[in-house]
Amino acid sequence: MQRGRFPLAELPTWCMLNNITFAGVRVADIEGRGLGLVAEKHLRRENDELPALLTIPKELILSAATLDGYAKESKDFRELLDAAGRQVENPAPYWGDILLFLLAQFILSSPDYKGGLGASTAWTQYFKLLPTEIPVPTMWSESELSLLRGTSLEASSYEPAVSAKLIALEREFNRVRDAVTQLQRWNELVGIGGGITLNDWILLDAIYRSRSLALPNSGESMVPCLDLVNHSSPATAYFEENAQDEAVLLLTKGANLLEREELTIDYGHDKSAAEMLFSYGFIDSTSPAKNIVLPVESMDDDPLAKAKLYVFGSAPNLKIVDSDTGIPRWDAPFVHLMCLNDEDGLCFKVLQETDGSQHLRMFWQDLDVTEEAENMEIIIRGHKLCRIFRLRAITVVLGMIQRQLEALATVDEKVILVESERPHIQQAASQLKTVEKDLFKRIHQLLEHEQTELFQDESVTTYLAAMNGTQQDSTDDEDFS
Ligand SMILES: C[S@@+](CC[C@H](N)C(=O)[O-])C[C@H]1O[C@@H](n2cnc3c(N)ncnc32)[C@H](O)[C@@H]1O
Repeated sequence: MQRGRFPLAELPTWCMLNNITFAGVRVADIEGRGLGLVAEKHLRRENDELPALLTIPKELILSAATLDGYAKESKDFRELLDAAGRQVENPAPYWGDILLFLLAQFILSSPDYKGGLGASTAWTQYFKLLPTEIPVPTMWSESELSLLRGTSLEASSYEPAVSAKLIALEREFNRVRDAVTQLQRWNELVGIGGGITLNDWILLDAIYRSRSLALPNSGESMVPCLDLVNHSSPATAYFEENAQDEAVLLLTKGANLLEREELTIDYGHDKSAAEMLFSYGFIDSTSPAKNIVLPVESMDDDPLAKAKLYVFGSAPNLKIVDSDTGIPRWDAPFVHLMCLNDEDGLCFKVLQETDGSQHLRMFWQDLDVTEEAENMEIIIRGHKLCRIFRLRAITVVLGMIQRQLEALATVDEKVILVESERPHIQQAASQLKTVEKDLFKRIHQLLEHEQTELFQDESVTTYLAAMNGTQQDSTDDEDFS
């Protein structure tokens, strides 16, 4: 289906009709960033008295609450929502519903649409202004995605974040398509002009992911015109909701902008490079936040793996966080649990309650630690083998980092093969690799150092000697390599 077009020159009239006010700022093309907001005159804020630069009425804010309002007003949209919506729980309960709302705007604003649905909303026109290309990885080509190999976004030996997202989007799209077949009118509409495709659905997801922001009262929302403000950290402006529940853009205290200078907000200075790339399609090279999150896989040969995962309760991961001192730290609660076995004193029992219900409980040295699965690192500290446990955990993490570094090195050699790809995508992927490789290398060095020290520890050498003694004829030695 063809996208409708909304020339930028018509935006001021649309804003006037919808009570959106601009004060001292205007929308402009910004080199390399699409549209953005610039100062129309010298703007400076030294005290609290500057009026809002941009004010958007609350009824235009696309949030969970206003979505319900649209569903009440429009019988057609309610029908679509009842059949295909309100089922997606991740990452927000109404994420899928918002995509359905955007899908309805896509259809209503398309030149292929010849009427038949009720009145359009203010969003129908605004939707046509939204970009058709968003540089987030879910919209990259296969060969562009290969540039991410070895990074936390496309970790080769684990479930890759981008592929997992694409699989979820395809599943969701198929579910929506099936649900819509029951609705004669919508079914016809999603089929007009070549129909709505999976790529359209991926675009709608990218639009919302890259343009939604967290408002203090309305929560995760998309706000017309406020979603035109680009990012920098530190930023020159910030947003909030005023006493009338309008969304407003305000100049940051101390900000001093010359005419035509761009206004920016901070999309989240604590977001990692991978998160920025995943959500917005670029990496802020000045951002101080440097951290990496990798999924942790249990050991294939661990008979207790399932029970450990069940009691742990959430998806296990390894988080590496940089610090101002340049010495990164790591945190992987599940790794400490996965390195304990029954011969160390870990066991699982199914307890039956008086009402007949059964619960899996985890015991460490006969103590019920089911609720402490996240804190095993602390719980095992006093144990006489705690250094052995630490050595096992470090060896697991070192192995993970080693694999990432190897994958990153292979990718480096392959980069030449995809020179034909879009330069800004290549640059973003290369930025991610540089940030992550540097952090991986530094944490690897620290862990190797700690591993060497542990190997020299008396309790460790005694333990290993005893192990080797008892298992001399076995090939089953504890492997710390
Ligand atoms: C909320 S929108 C901002 C408006 C957008 N530029 C437009 O044309 O509609 C977020 C998108 O703007 C772009 N963007 C924002 N800040 C940027 C920056 N500092 N560097 C590069 N691109 C940026 C990215 O494409 C991002 O996905």
